[in-house]
Amino acid sequence: MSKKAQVLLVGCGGVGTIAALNLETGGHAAVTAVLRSNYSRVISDGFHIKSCDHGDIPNWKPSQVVNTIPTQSEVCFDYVVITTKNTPDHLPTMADLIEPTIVPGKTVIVLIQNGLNIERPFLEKYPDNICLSGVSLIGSHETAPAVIEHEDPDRLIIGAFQNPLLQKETGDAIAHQFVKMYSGSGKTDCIFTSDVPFHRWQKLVYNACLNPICAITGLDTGRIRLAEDTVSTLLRPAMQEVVAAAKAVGIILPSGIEDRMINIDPLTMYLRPSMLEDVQKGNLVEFETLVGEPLREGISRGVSMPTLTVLYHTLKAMQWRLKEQRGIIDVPAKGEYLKDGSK
Ligand SMILES: NC(=O)C1=CN([C@@H]2O[C@H](COP(=O)(O)OP(=O)(O)OC[C@H]3O[C@@H](n4cnc5c(N)ncnc54)[C@H](OP(=O)(O)O)[C@@H]3O)[C@@H](O)[C@H]2O)C=CC1
Ligand SMILES: CC(C)(CO)C(=O)C(=O)O
Repeated sequence: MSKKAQVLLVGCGGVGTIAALNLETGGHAAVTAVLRSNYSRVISDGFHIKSCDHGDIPNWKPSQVVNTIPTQSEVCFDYVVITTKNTPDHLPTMADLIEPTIVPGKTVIVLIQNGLNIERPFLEKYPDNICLSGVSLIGSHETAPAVIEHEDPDRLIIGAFQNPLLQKETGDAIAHQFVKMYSGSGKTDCIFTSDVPFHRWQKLVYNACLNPICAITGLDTGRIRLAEDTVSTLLRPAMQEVVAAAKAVGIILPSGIEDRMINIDPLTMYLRPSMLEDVQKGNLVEFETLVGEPLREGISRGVSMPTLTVLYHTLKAMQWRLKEQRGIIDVPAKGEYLKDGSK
């Protein structure tokens, strides 16, 4: 890796900014970051990063900061790294947005996002491109525009999503290159996996259950553990349903995984999952990829998933509320006649 790889990174929030920092400080990559709401703040003052891995860094900027996706005739990127929230129920999709920059059969697409089946829209649209999976175990949030508070160390598991048109070895080799590039700074723990589905399902035991329960109740993970019988009546049953769905798909998760995930962070860290942050910021939530997809996988194979079903439909209603708040959907005014003539 002599010449720096050109990386386009879309979504500089909690996860994306630390990913950009790791890639830049590693010395093997030059990052062009596509920003949206924090663009003008970053252009003037840079990011203020408070990181448990990197320390306190005021005024930090990646190599380039832009506010639109560049076209492939402007710059030819080796990698497009996506670290946005994943909300396929809100168009346009990210697979459509990155089209101007993708060179068929060349650009490597890297999804550092939670959830299941997230690669499908990319493999459908770019069948000849390698798509990498990044399962991130970080705790990092944008607490004010361009202020990143990173309190739980960055651990990233990289592998290639299975692409039926490409050899597994080709994807694995590119995944190894990405691990080397991401780990260059020595300040992060980034490892390769040849078993992407296992790691995605294992992380879902946490994300499909704790993220929605915290988002719906407004409680952090420590308070969920303190609150009466919430773990035994809600959290553990939901986790058991995810483990059963994984088994139906052919993935055997380690026994005791539910307890490991419940206790994965110290209780008094009072960790706030990303979905809780989103609801409190009025952002849309990732309910389809975190809850909807594992639910559909399980239900279609005959697994009984009553807890996850209720969580899913509650989140769906919350998403509708969030869309109304953001002006994404129109709601008839009070007393207004509806199209069918009723009020
Ligand atoms: N935060 C965490 O600790 C963890 C998060 N994850 C996962 O990582 C992924 C990223 O999460 P997180 O970092 O928390 O997300 P954030 O909400 O902190 O950041 C997402 C960023 O993407 C930007 N964005 C969204 N759409 C676009 C677009 N079209 N163009 C440019 N920028 C865009 C947002 O901008 P804007 O401000 O304009 O909306 C925001 O800056 C998610 O899948 C999450 O589940 C995984 C592990 C831990
Ligand atoms: C589990 C956790 C908290 C960090 O890895 C996460 O994935 C999230 O906040 O969505």
